[in-house]
Order: sequence, then C-alpha cells, then structure tokens
Amino acid sequence: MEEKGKINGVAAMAACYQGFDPAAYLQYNYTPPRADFERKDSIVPWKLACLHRAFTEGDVNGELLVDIGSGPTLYQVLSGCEVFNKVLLTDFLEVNRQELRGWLQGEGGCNLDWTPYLQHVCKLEGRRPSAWPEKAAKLREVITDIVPVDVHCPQPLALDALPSAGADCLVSCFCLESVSPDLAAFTRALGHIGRLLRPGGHLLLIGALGESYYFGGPGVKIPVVPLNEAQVCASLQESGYTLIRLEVYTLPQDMRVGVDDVTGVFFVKARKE
Ligand SMILES: C[S@@+](CC[C@H](N)C(=O)[O-])C[C@H]1O[C@@H](n2cnc3c(N)ncnc32)[C@H](O)[C@@H]1O
Ligand SMILES: O=S(=O)(c1ccc2c(c1)CN[C@@H](CF)C2)N1CCSCC1
Repeated sequence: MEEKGKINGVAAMAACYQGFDPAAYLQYNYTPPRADFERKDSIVPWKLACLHRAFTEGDVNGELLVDIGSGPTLYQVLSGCEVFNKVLLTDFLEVNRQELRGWLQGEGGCNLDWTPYLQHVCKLEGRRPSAWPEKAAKLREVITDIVPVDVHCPQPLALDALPSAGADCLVSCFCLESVSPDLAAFTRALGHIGRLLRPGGHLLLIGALGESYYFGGPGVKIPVVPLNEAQVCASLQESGYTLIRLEVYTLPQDMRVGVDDVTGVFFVKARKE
C-alpha cells in the first residue's frame, strides 16, 4: 500500500505540471515587485548575493555544475558559470527546456530579459554592469546541455548525462518542495539528487518556507510541501549531507502577491559526506 501511495502522489504531482506556463511563471516571480533591484529589501539581491558568496568563497571547485529543476530561469547559475567550465541545466518539462534553449540561442526566443540579473551579478563580481554581454557569452559557452530530470527517480538523470565521477556541485532552486507530495518524498528526492554528486561535492539549495501552493500559470495551482528550517536541516542530515550554512529571508508583506503563499526563502550550502 505504501509503495502504491508513493507512486500515486508522484503521478499526481506530474499531472499538476502539465499546465505549467513558463512565461506566466517568469512574470509572477521574476519581474517587480519580487524582482526589484532598486529595493534594498528585495529578495533578488539577497538570493544572488547568497549564490555569489557560496560559489566564490574558495571551497567550491571542480569541472561540472548541475542545476536540478532549472525551470525557465538562469539566475541560479550566473555566479557558478565563472567557477565551472561545464554547466548542465535540467528540467522535467520540455516547455522549460525549450525556454532555456531559446535564451541559449540568443535570438530573443525567451520570455524574460535576464540583463538586470546579469548586470547585478557583474557588480557582485566587482565588474562594471556594462560587462553583462561578456557574462552572457561566458554562460552560453559553459552550458553543455539542457536535459530531462525526475528527482523522484533513484537515478534522476539519464545514465550518460554525467561522467562516472559525478557532478562536482549541484544547485537547485524551488524545485524539491514544489514537486514532492509530502515531506518523505522531499527527503527521498534529496537523496536521489545526492547520488549525482561526488563525495565532498557541494549542494546549494534554495527553497520556499511555509509555502503550501503556488500558481505555475493562470489557474494552474500546484501544491507545495510546507517546510520549516528544522525540517530542511533534518532532511539534509537524513540524506547524507553536512550542513555548512543556512540563511533565511522573510518576504516583506508587499512581495506576497497572491501567486503563492510563501512566507520565507531558505538558502542552504551543504557538502555530501
Ligand atoms: C517552482 S519551479 C522552479 C524553477 C526554477 N528552478 C526557479 O528557481 O524558479 C519547479 C520546477 O520543477 C520542475 N519539476 C516538476 N516535476 C519535477 C520532477 N519530478 N523532477 C524534477 N523537476 C521537476 C518543473 O518543471 C519546474 O520547472
Ligand atoms: O524568492 S522569490 O520571490 C521566488 C521565486 C520563485 C518561487 C517563489 C519565490 C515561491 N514560490 C515558488 C514555487 F515553487 C517559486 N524570487 C523572485 C524574484 S528573483 C529571486 C527569487
């Protein structure tokens, strides 16, 4: 019965994602007021700073960075692309993989202008914001592929997607809690993606706290596992990670814009034992 319950829960989540709309999702979450670079208390500078520090403080290194559940977004690898010479983007849906390919091909075939994000990360790196075209070119140079992923599979990627040694670093943002029917599935998914990582490799995990749903498009309400910090820490430990740092951002009231019921965002840096 328990095995059947697992399968039904995961299948139901997959069905919820059939209506996911990349353009709407980008508009809901990656344009003002949530993505407002002028605001000191905006979540964008906070998240980009967490990622920049995590990638550049000296302990993260290697060849291959894998982003799990990329969706239609690129902000999560803007700092990592300067540290790794191979970046693999992944998502469950072809519509999201297509959105990312549209940006990669650079013919305006994508639904969000990532320039403000590129400019902000250039500033974090001590470069002029006008260096953003060079950063965009660097990112296009290091992205090796955009492939399917399913974190509920013990082997989330195709066997030939990674070298035998595994990835040196994983990044995953707002994915695991948004695709898991319950906390046990969230923890199992953490373990599954951990198998893609070499021992001693790092996991950079960003996710929602206290969120029970979000809209992945007009009328596309997707259930989310509501997490608190203690549950995130316990799941990491149970899945074979050593926590290095946990940071939390509490969303200001005016950023609660009705597209979800998220109350906060966590940033985790961890290492696979
Ligand atoms: C909330 S979005 C996060 C997108 C992006 N990482 C971000 O930071 O905004 C969740 C993503 O998980 C993907 N997804 C859905 N089911 C999945 C599964 N079983 N395994 C991996 N990813 C899945 C969706 O296609 C979607 O792109
Ligand atoms: O933290 S966000 O406000 C954000 C970004 C994405 C999401 C949420 C929140 C909450 N719901 C998630 C559903 F999975 C998706 N943010 C949006 C602006 S850029 C940095 C990330």
